Amino acid sequence: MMNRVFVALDTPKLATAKELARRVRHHVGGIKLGLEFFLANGRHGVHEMAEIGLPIFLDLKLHDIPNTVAKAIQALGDLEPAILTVHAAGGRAMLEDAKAAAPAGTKVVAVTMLTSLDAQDMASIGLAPDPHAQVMRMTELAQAAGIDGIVCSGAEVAAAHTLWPRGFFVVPGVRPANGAVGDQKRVVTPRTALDAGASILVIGRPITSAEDPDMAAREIGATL
Ligand SMILES: O=c1ccn([C@@H]2O[C@H](COP(=O)(O)O)[C@@H](O)[C@H]2O)c(=O)[nH]1
Repeated sequence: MMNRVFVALDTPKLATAKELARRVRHHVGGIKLGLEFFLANGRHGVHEMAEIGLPIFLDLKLHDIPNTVAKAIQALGDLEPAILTVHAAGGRAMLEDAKAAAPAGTKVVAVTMLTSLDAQDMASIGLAPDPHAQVMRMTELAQAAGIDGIVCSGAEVAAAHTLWPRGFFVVPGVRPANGAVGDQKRVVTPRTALDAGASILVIGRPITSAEDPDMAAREIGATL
């Protein structure tokens, strides 16, 4: 079976990202590049990382009016990432236009509720303090808009999968048992997330901040 771990290379330094990717490349299934990397290295950096030969997940979490998001996706041009993120809260028209603008081979997935937020955070931004209900609402919206899937925590993925059996489910906020949680609030172990229906797992610091990233990736892989 394919390796379903995408390593999040959250660094602005191209050389560091390349070095980390080379070290873990045989123990992960893909590379996730986020805003930090993209703003520092742009399209050139993505091309350089693609040379490593693993699928690229471009986690830009686009969130704007439909026209702007569609144009931004068109501007990515030949990068053709395997996966691209937008925010579900941009609304149905934005999601539809994002999918229409994306290359045919790119999965467009919508962030439902950041894994760094809990019920209290939701209340503080004027939402009902119920992450599960909000993720279900956003899952229905994403499905109705015709995109490929969603990003949610491992705590919601089983219910989201039931709602959308053919959806593609990206799960960050994944930590090995007893791993440092950091700024993540809705966290599960890699095994739990996969058993609950995750299509891929996004794992950053548990691998990239380890003394031996290669060993950390192998140890995580051994639990799956
Ligand atoms: O809800 C979300 C959406 C995206 N992310 C991203 O995943 C990684 C997680 O990194 P860790 O170091 O394993 O915490 C990071 O790039 C986030 O931008 C997320 O965590 N939650």
